[in-house]
Amino acid sequence: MSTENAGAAARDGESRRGGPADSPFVRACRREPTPHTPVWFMRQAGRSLPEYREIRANVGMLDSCRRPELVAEITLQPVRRHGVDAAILFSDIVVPVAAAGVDLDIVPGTGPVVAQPVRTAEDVQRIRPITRDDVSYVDEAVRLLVTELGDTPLIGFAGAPFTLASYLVEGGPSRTHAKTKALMYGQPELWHALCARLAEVTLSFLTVQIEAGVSAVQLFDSWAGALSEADYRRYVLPHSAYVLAGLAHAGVPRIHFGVGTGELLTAMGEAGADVVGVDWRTPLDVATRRIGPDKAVQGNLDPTVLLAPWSVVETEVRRIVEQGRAAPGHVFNLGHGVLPETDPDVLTRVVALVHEVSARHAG
Ligand SMILES: Cc1c2[nH]c(c1CCC(=O)O)Cc1[nH]c(c(CCC(=O)O)c1C)Cc1[nH]c(c(CCC(=O)O)c1C)Cc1[nH]c(c(C)c1CCC(=O)O)C2
Repeated sequence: MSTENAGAAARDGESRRGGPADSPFVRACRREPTPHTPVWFMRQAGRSLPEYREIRANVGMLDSCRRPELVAEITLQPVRRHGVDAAILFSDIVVPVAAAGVDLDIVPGTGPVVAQPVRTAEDVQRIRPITRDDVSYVDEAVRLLVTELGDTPLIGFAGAPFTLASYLVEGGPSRTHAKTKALMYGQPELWHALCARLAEVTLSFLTVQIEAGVSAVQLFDSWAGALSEADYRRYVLPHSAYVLAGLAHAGVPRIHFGVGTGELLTAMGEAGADVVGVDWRTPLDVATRRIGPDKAVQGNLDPTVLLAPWSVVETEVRRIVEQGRAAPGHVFNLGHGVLPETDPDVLTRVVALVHEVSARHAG
C-alpha cells in the first residue's frame, strides 16, 4: 500500500525490499519469522528520560503535542538511546478530543482534566467530528518522523471509546469509573451515542496518522479491565470494533491494548486486532490460548520489575521471551507504561537482552 516504505522509498527514489514494513516489529505483528523478538516500551518517550524532562521544562503537555518539531525530537529520543525496534508518536489520547472541541488540559502528576464533564445529550453533540486540518500538527509530525526514522517503524495511536469516555464523564482520572458506569447502565442510549461520537473521532485521528505514514497503530483501551466480559461485549466492543474495522483496508497492523484485561483477551481480539496487548497478570502462553492462533501478542513485563535488581529483571525478561514462543508472533513490551522513576539504563539493557536471548534461539 502507498504508506509502506514511504521514508525509505523517498530517500532511495525507488521502492525496495526492507524499510519499516519489513522490520522485525511489523513482521512479528504479521506473525512472520523475525531475526529476533522486537521490543519497544509503552511510554518510552517520557519522564524516565532526562533529555525529555529538559526539552519539556517550559512547555505544557498539550502544547508540546502540537509542535511537530518537538514531537519529532521527543519521539526519536528513546530510539536513539535504547535502540528499540519501533518508535511511538509522542502525543496523548486526549489530543483528538481537544481537537474535537472539548475543553480540557493535561495536569502534571494527575492526567487529563475536563472543564465541563459530559453528562447530557447536548454535551455529546458538542463533540465535533475532526478532519485532517484539525490535527495538521500530527500529520506534519508523522511525515517528519517517517523520513527521519528510515527503516524503524513508527507506531501511531489513539484512545479507545471506553477509556476516552471515562475521562470525559468523570472529568478526570478515576479509580472506580463510577460515574462512567452509572451512565452506561442507567442511560444506555446516551452511552452509545457518546461512544459512537468518540469512535468517529478516533477513526479519523488514526486515519490521518496512517495516511501520513505510520507503520502500525495501537488502540489504547487502558481502563477496559474495569468491566466484566459480558458488559464489555455489550457496551464497548461494538464501538472499538467500528474503529478497528474502519482501518482494515489500510493494511497496517492494529494493536489493541488494555490493563487488567485477562478476562477480556478473547473479546479484545475479536474486536478486530492483529495484535493483542497483555498486561503482566496473564502469562503469554495462557494469553495465547485465549486469543487464538490468528493473532500476535504484545507484552508483558511488569513495569515495577524494572525497579528491582538486574538479576530479577533478567530472569523475568528470559521467562517472557520463552513464554512468548507459544504465540504465533510476539512483540516484547511492558504490561503498561514505563514508570517515571525507571532508570533509563535498565531499559537499554532490556532491549539488548531481549535481542540477545531471542536471536540465540532463532531458527
Ligand atoms: C490513559 C492514557 C493517557 N495517555 C495515554 C494513555 C494510554 C496509555 C496508558 O494507559 O498509559 C497515552 C499516551 N500518553 C503519552 C504517550 C506517548 C507515547 C509513549 O511514549 O508511549 C502515550 C501513548 C504521553 C504522555 N501523557 C502524559 C505524560 C506525562 C506528562 C508530562 O510529561 O508532563 C506523557 C509523557 C500525561 C497523561 N496522559 C494520560 C495520563 C494517565 C497521564 C499521566 C499523568 C501523570 O502522571 O502526569 C492519559
